[in-house]
Amino acid sequence: MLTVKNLTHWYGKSEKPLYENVNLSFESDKVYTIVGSSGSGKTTFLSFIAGLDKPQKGDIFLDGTNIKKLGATNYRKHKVAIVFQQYNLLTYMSALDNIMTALSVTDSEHKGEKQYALDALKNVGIEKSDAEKNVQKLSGGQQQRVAIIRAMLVDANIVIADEPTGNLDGENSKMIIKLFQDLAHAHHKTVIIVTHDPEIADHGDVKISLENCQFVVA
Ligand SMILES: Nc1ncnc2c1ncn2[C@@H]1O[C@H](COP(=O)(O)OP(=O)(O)OP(=O)(O)O)[C@@H](O)[C@H]1O
Repeated sequence: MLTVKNLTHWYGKSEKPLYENVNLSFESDKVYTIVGSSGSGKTTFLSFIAGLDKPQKGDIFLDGTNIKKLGATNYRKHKVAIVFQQYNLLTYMSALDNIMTALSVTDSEHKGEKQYALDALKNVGIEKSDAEKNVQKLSGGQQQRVAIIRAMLVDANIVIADEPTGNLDGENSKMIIKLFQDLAHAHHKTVIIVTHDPEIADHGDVKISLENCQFVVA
């Protein structure tokens, strides 16, 4: 379980904090969607729970341990996987190698990695011939599926996504949300998605709105 305690943040000299005294918990096996107007601080919040940045005040705990104690690098490498709108794949590699690279960083003992990755890609409609092509030759929807499969296969229990369907059409978006649901419900991960897309937001198990500097759980 990921727990946010008394989180308060403001940027620079701004008088009004983005949010004040936020307390929230995120459990495994659930998809959380976070919505809120532009500039309300959604991406900033993700950067805190991803260990990419630190709030002015407050703490984040993973299964009871403050992430400060886990160490930022360890936390980012082993505990969280991040899926961005821009896919964030290594563009000079194939889809398969993007996944293999991530696996060997996080799980060097994994056996039969290549077949495992190929099977996972095939399950989301990416055949071996496409998996072995340079990833830039794949469509946007395919690249996002590769990014999600990568998040699925690394051993991180928390999956964080910032506008993961922002560049995709309706059909691809539906496939992506199914994959996130699968990550939570079949792979027992905690999935936290920031989205502007109301359809994606409604497919979460828990919907959270960031309004007037407060996170409101629907
Ligand atoms: N590094 C920074 N320094 C100063 N202000 C920042 C910084 N990063 C973000 N901000 C400001 O903080 C506010 C929240 O930004 P953030 O990107 O978290 O919002 P958001 O809800 O994700 O917005 P959007 O939906 O448009 O992506 C914005 O007003 C933004 O300009």
